[in-house]
Amino acid sequence: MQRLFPKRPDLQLCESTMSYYPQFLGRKEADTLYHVLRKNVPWQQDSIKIFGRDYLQPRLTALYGDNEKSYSYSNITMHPKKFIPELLELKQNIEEKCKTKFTTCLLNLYRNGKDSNGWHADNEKELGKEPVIASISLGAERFFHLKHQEIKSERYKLLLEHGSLLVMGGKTQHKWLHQIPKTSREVGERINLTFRYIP
Ligand SMILES: O=C(O)CCC(=O)C(=O)O
Ligand SMILES: [Fe+2]
Repeated sequence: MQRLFPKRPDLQLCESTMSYYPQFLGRKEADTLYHVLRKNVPWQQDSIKIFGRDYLQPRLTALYGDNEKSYSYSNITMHPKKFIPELLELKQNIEEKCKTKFTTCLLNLYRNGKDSNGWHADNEKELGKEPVIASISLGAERFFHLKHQEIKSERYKLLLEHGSLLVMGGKTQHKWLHQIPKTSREVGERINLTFRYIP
């Protein structure tokens, strides 16, 4: 798997529009946000059904939104909580950067290297065609893997740093899969926020 070394925001993958901003948030801002979210978000661990059996998700999650629309994936339906001021401010900041609106934020808490997020695309119907998804990383650095759904040689990994912003758009969710794999390295907690538009 080839490592992406993003010198410019645009990652230049085929059939994908993706940009990476390593220091989107300043160090202090990122530290503060991490601690606020770690402490104040009602983190929950849901079960997912795989081939008819229930498994606990290997991470904790939460959902915030500015509408009442629920969000479903992997047989889980999540109901959004009202945005807290810190998340609203971040949302506005990212909307300016991406020049697009978001309604919803899905949060993930990876407690250690055993927590993960398996291969998937964020292609649920309610996200629409060619969705823009903006992803903020806080805390421990973890690798983000990408693979093209048809072209087997197209596989990459990107280290997601504390305070970074990754923006996925264009055909990314239709042509590629992504994951946060488990790691045997000693890693601390990581929080990820993905902003989405659900009309
Ligand atoms: O934790 C990450 O960086 C990715 C999260 C993700 O892909 C998702 O929640 O859909
Ligand atoms: Fe995803």
